[in-house]
Amino acid sequence: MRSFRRSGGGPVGNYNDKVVRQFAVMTVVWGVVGMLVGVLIAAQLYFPALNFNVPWLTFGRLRPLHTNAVIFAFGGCALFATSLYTVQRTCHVRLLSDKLAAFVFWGWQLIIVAAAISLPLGYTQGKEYAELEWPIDIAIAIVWVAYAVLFFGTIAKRKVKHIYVANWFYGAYIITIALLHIVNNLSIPSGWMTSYSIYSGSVDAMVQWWYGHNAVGFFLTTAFLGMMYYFVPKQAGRPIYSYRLSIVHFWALIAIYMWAGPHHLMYTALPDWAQSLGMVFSLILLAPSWGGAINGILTLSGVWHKLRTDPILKFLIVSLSFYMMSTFEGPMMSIKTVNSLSHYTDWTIGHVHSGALGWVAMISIGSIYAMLPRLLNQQQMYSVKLIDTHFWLHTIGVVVYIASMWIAGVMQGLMWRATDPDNGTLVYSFVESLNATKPYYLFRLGGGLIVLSGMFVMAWNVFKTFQQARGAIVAQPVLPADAADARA
Ligand code: HEM
Ligand code: HEM
Ligand SMILES: [Cu+2]
Repeated sequence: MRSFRRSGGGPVGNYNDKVVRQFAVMTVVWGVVGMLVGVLIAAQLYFPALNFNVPWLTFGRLRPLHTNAVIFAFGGCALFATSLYTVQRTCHVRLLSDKLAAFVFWGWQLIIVAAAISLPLGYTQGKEYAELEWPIDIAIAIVWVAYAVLFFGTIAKRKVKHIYVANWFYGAYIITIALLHIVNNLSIPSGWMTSYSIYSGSVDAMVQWWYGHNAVGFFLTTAFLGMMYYFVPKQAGRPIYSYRLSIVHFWALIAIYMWAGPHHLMYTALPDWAQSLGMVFSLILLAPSWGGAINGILTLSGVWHKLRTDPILKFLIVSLSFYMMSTFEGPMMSIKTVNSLSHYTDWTIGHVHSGALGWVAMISIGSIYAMLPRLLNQQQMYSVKLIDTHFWLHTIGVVVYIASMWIAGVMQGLMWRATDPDNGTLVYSFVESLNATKPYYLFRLGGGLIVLSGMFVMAWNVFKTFQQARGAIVAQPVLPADAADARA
């Protein structure tokens, strides 16, 4: 598979793997940092004294630091790394421009650092997942446009007619994130790090959750499906189960995702028809979500036995089962009567992390393990056994995390709505529900610690692989685009 065949005209230069390696390393670094902050805020919910009475260590400031770090730094770097790897391999060309690639890398790291400083200092627009203030938002828009030029410019100069489906998913994500980011962040500056949104009231809420939901839909889902469409077939050594299904999956998913945002605003001042629309589209969303996941899983038809021996494949396939779980749960939570129980509770947090830690983190980790040896001219990672150890630590940690949040969430919802049958008064005070929740926060902290320990195992394995590859890294020649490679 990795042989450098020179038929069909010989090699045309090398791939730009430097930027891919840089983003791959930073994926691991930000993964450790972001999850460390996650563990810290999980600990604070159990031991509030852990904020040490320092304003910038308080839960309210570290929570957005956690979400920004894991989504945009960890997840973002994984997406930059894999998309820039995939687009070169499937288009059989080097990236459009090395300078632009370096600009995207350093620009994104700078933005992450700006976020890591400004969020603990308390600068925020108060919009979830869009907390960063306007100067940083402008920087994000600039780097994002550079990324779009780099990605689509590379596609434009491709050596094959066909555009492999993974690139469709990455492409849709790049376009929609630009749109979402710019529209949701339109604001009037009132100082260097302060501003007012141009929207107000329920319009502001709707724009925010159109953004928030589609950040999940396109950043945390569509883009990672691009990863799935390249790395699952590659690691399984099989073509994608159904190419036709992948096209149907693509159009259905992006057409439906856009309309489901109102499920974040059930029973609010948002017009009732909009809430119902969000619910209906969320229910329909189950079909393309599962269709895509099944397309990935069935790619293993005939090679199921590889799951026994290949821990990378385990990461990829188990991530898809978490994806199916969270995309079943999401539509259920969008049903108004179910949402009236789940909203405001830790059930939502459980749902989030079955998607984020189960799906997003596992597919990223698996893809990085699959890609890194190829970037370093190695047969495999330093230790395949440690990948397996990581797999079990991560899986067990995630299950402990989400199971404790599900139990806590349903319990909270039931306690809050329990009324005395005789006089209609509430049975429990809010504090009673908090006391009942505490043990589950300890379990969640335990699960988080197990996941984090897995990330340290990964960091060690990556470090050793780099050490082992010292001097062996050579630029890989662009493979010629013949019919067999066109679908690689
Ligand atoms: C060691 C792993 C992790 C731990 C211990 C952890 C812990 C936490 C905690 C304690 C919260 C706040 C919950 C609350 O306010 O009640 C949270 C929120 C969140 N985390 Fe994590 N997290 C981890 C990994 C991740 C990863 C990898 C992602 C994404 C890829 C992620 C995405 C989020 C999001 C989106 C929220 C906000 C949820 C909401 O507002 O509903 N987390 N996390
Ligand atoms: C068919 C797919 C999905 C549907 C219909 C869906 C639906 C929902 C619903 C109804 C909520 C709760 C809203 C509330 O009560 O506040 C929610 C929250 C959330 N979901 Fe999903 N979900 C889906 C898939 C996913 C996936 C795959 C992920 C992660 C990769 C994810 C991440 C989140 C996050 C981060 C939140 C919390 C938003 C907040 O901060 O309040 N969802 N989702
Ligand atoms: Cu949503």
